[in-house]
Amino acid sequence: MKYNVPPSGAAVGLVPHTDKNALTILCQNDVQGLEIMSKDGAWTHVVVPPGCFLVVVGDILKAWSNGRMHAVKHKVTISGTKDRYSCGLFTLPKEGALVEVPKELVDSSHPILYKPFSYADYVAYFMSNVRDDALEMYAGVGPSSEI
Ligand SMILES: O=C(O)CCC(=O)C(=O)O
Ligand SMILES: [Fe+2]
Repeated sequence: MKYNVPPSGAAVGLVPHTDKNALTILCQNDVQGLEIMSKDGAWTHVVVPPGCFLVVVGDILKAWSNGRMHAVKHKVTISGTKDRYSCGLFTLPKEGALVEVPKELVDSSHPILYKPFSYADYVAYFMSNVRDDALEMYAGVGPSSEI
């Protein structure tokens, strides 16, 4: 991805989101800009050292791990005088595979949080219902789910 130097001041490069895939590996040039949201809602800049990769848990891994792994909300803000480049490797479930919480991750202190679903169906749902809580609405077990 290329993020051009904003004409003036700072600009939004990428709006806040969680990744919809399983796991993302990011690398970037020396222009920082990624911010992550803590669980209490505060935004923090992530400083990625040169030559390092950043690994981001997506919605699929969150669901598959029965919520043990946190799909962090993140965004990109651009400022300064140099274009920002980033490159992402987005891993996805195999075509047709069901994302299903393994029984080993469910017990009385960890009730099941997600119904089995396919990645393609989830992405299709998200495309027509772009919202922060898409995973909970689509696959969540409980009162907030839609289907
Ligand atoms: O450019 C970045 O560092 C982040 C990109 C990103 O979050 C995404 O493509 O989902
Ligand atoms: Fe992302």
